[in-house]
Amino acid sequence: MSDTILELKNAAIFQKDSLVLNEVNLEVKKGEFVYLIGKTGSGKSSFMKTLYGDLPLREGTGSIVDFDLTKLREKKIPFLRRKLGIVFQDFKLLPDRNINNNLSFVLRATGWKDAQKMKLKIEDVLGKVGMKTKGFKFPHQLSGGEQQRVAIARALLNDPELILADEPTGNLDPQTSVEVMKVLQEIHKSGRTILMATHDYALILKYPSKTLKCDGNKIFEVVQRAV
Ligand SMILES: Nc1ncnc2c1ncn2[C@@H]1O[C@H](COP(=O)(O)OP(=O)(O)OP(=O)(O)O)[C@@H](O)[C@H]1O
Repeated sequence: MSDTILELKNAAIFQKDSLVLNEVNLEVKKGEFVYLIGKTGSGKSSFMKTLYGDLPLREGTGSIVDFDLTKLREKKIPFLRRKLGIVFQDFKLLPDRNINNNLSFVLRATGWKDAQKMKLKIEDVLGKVGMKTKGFKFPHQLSGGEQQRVAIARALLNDPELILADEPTGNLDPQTSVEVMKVLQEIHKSGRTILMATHDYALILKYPSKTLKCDGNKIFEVVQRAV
């Protein structure tokens, strides 16, 4: 089995008729932690959206967790998303139910039926993000950092092959950002592959890793200088 999780060749990404990124060639291998950086409007979110099937790939080729992005039909998108863990800047927890029920909602929606297995899985993922005792709380009873940890737990529910995190620390203060980043680092150390879009250069310096940059309609790898 190939250890390539994501590969794009000569891909172009559009928002409506405007070209956002062109000649995108990149590969992410199993077990890597990759940052995606770039100024506001440079195309990070458009790139992420293409990867989880929210924007069609109209030019070039692309494969992600064994799905062909050029042939991705609407009805296949839920199956792609089950193999991805997606984390957003604004957490996207359901406000009308507690954390346990936020997580069981996702499990049921993705085909889980056995109540005991669901309970164990929820305990497992909440444990991984240090939130095991908070399952009874509602989202509004948690801090931003805690909500993001729950969102990361939710992303882990179906053992994703790749975690896509789009500015996961964008709404958090610097100290909370480091705490959330530590959780992502732990998850990475346990063998997961992570692609994280970020503006937060302080985090990149603290946790250096392979870095791709969006600039001038291109994506290229940048070499980090030691500080
Ligand atoms: N829904 C949309 N319709 C049309 N154009 C869009 C849409 N979303 C984004 N764009 C345009 O696509 C370009 C890239 O935007 P994108 O959101 O991907 O950038 P970004 O790097 O993620 O920015 P930020 O860091 O602010 O989130 C911008 O010029 C933006 O105006």
